[in-house]
Amino acid sequence: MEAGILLPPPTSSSPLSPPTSSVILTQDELKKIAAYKAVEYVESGMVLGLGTGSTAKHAVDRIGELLKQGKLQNIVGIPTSKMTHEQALSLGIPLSDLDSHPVLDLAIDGADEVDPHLNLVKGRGGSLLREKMVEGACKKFVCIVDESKLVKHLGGSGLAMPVEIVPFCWKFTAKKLQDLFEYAGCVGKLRTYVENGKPFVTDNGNYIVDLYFQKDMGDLKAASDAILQLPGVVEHGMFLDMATTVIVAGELGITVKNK
Ligand SMILES: O=C(CO)[C@H](O)[C@H](O)COP(=O)(O)O
Repeated sequence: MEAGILLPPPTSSSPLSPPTSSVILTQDELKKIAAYKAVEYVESGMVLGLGTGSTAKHAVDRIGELLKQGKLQNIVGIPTSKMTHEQALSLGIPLSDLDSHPVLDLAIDGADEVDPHLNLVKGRGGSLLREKMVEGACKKFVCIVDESKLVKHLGGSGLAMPVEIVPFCWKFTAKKLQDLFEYAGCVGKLRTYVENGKPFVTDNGNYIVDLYFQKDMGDLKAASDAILQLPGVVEHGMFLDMATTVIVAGELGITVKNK
């Protein structure tokens, strides 16, 4: 089900006030519009999954703001990364974890790719494991993106599909991953820090191999199963059938896609 809503651009006074002239919105403004729309789904008393990344950051900021204004009360946040944990703490959002709250009402998070069936690629920010754990425990998962994230099929952006692996013999695991998708022209690269070329280390102490596809990987469930069967793999960034709603902000408006 899909609903199109006319999109007013954000201003400093109101993120959703009407346009005064034709304005080209930046990608970050679109992310903020999607994030603010998603926060409309939040109700007092909810246990919330707090996503990671530049889009989710806007949502967490907004939740903090509404709490401060007293417009939301008794929220408990479960962060999906150390970075979001820090952000939420600084905003005074009460925090907990999956051990204490194994069932969440709602999660709001960004994505790197969204396909027409609302399957996602996530984890270019490196937090895919915690995101998958938290969002998998939610009754509703609202994904927020700008329109640049829409793809015909996962991997179709030509950008990274991340896989979290253990550091032990990472080259062995990276080669196995690449070989799995030889038919799709897959190249696997260890993610490194730009500053020093050292391996990027996740919040869980693991490495990430980014897979780049030249062709459609085909059956996503089969691809997911094959990746997860490899020893050394912890989790991958395909979120299949997990998002219940995707909010897409584009130049022409907000589109809300529901499962
Ligand atoms: O999965 C993620 C982090 O692991 C992010 O949600 C994803 O990378 C999108 O990021 P951004 O909102 O900055 O574009």
